[in-house]
Parts: sequence; C-alpha cells; structure tokens
Amino acid sequence: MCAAPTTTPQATQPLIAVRDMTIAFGPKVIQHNVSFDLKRGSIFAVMGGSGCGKSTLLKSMIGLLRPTTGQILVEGEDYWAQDDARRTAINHRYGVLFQSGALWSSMTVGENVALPLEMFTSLPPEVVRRLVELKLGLVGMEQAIDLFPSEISGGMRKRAGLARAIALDPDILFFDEPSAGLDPITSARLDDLILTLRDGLGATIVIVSHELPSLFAIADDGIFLDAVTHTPIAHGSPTALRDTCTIPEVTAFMNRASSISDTEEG
Ligand SMILES: Nc1ncnc2c1ncn2[C@@H]1O[C@H](COP(=O)(O)OP(=O)(O)OP(=O)(O)O)[C@@H](O)[C@H]1O
Repeated sequence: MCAAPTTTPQATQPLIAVRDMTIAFGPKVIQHNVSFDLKRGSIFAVMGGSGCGKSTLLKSMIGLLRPTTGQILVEGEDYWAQDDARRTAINHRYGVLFQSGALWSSMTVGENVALPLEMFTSLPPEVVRRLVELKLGLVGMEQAIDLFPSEISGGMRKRAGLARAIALDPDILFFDEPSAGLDPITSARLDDLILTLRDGLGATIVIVSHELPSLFAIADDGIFLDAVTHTPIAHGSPTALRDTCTIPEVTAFMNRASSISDTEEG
C-alpha cells in the first residue's frame, strides 16, 4: 500500500523498528520523521531520487552514523543507546555489501572471505578454509578462491563481496546498490542470488537501489524517501508503489517518468 508507515504495535515484533528518526549533518536535515518496520524475512527496498538520503539511512542502520534523534530498535533493543561493545555484538548479525564489493585488492578472493572469520572467530585455519569454500560455493565462485580482485569481473567481485558479507552467517543483510555497474543478465543473476539467500538462509534483507527492474523482481516491502520534503512519503512494496500509489512524485519515479507532469498527462 502507498501509506505513511505505521507505528502501531504489531502482533509479531519486527526484526528492526525505526522510530521517529532524524538524520542531519549540522543544520542540514537529510531525513526526518523516519519510521518503519523491517519484517523478518522481507526484502525491504529503500527508494527515492538521488541525494534523498538512502545511503545515509543505511549507514545509520549498520552503525556507521548516529542519528540526530529517534531510535533504531533491533528486536526491541535500542541500538544507538548501547555501548560500543554491545553495538559491535549486534553488528555481528549484520552482513553488508557495499556498491563496489569493497574487496581488499592485495588479498585473494578466498583471503577476503576469510577475513571476518579470522577477525571475529578463533576457528582453526582448516575450518576457516572449508567455510570460505562453502560461502564461495553458495555464490558460485568456488573456482575463483585463489584469484585476486583485479583478475575477476565486476559481477564476480560483487558475488565475492556477497560471500564475505555472509561469512559470519548474518541474519540481516544490507546491500547498497548491489546491481550498480552490472549488465542486465549479471544483475538478474544477482537478484536470484539475493532471493536464494532470503529463502535458503532465512535472511532479512535491506536493499538500496536505483535498479527498478531488480526492485520489482525481489523486494516485497519498502519506503520512499522524498528529497524535497526530506521525509518518507510512501511505504509499501515497489510494485504496489508503482501500480497503486497516487502520490505524483512516487508515481513518476516508479514509472521512470522524466517529470511529474509526464505521469499526469500519460
Ligand atoms: N558526511 C556528510 N556530511 C554532509 N552531508 C552529507 C554527508 N554524507 C552525505 N551527505 C549529504 O546527504 C545527502 C544524502 O546523501 P546520500 O548519499 O545518503 O543520498 P542517496 O539517496 O543515497 O543518493 P544517491 O542515490 O545519489 O546515491 C546528500 O545531500 C549528501 O550530500
């Protein structure tokens, strides 16, 4: 539905509840009145035009940027009210895939995927190696284990980044523009992989993306951030926002109209 996010109590607790959040840099307010629920098992799209604050919202959710006001409740626990140690523990539930894949260029694909396992567990090297093979197998990259990032394609780097993001078996995955720079076929394969992670591993996924075909294909919930009013103006799955929302800014964006009047005339 195309409606303001609800903050009424629910029968089942959301995995993450964002409540009345404002994110500002000094006097510059990026978004305010941000409230939404991330339901367990959903693929949640953060939508909106360039500069509306999608990546900034993601950064607040993964612990890189403290919101100015408001709360992010992770299973009811106020994330930003916790000390560093507790926030780090919560972060272990998160897997993050940045736009570039963000692999270390001096390490092989396998070493990149092993890094979180070596940093945050005391597993013996042979177990780490086996887990790395497993994670790379899940994303169809086992053959690239000894290659360096410079030796593989952009799509393969994304998949390797994904393998690293799932190294510690996170139950919440955050993707910032996962399809950026990929051709449509590689992008569709990545969509399938994201669905597999949700369905096979039971992960909950938050995805920031401009790739509308991808969002229509995989996301079942979401929020639309408005760059003009600096607040969310619609809430619902990308297809619902495309097909039933009557807010002109949302309709124009979801139908790729070059201006709001295009949709009003068309
Ligand atoms: N550290 C910062 N200091 C000041 N302003 C910032 C900072 N980081 C981001 N911004 C501003 O916040 C706004 C939102 O940026 P953000 O990258 O979150 O938007 P976005 O919706 O992800 O954009 P795009 O779709 O183009 O990637 C922009 O105006 C940006 O200039």
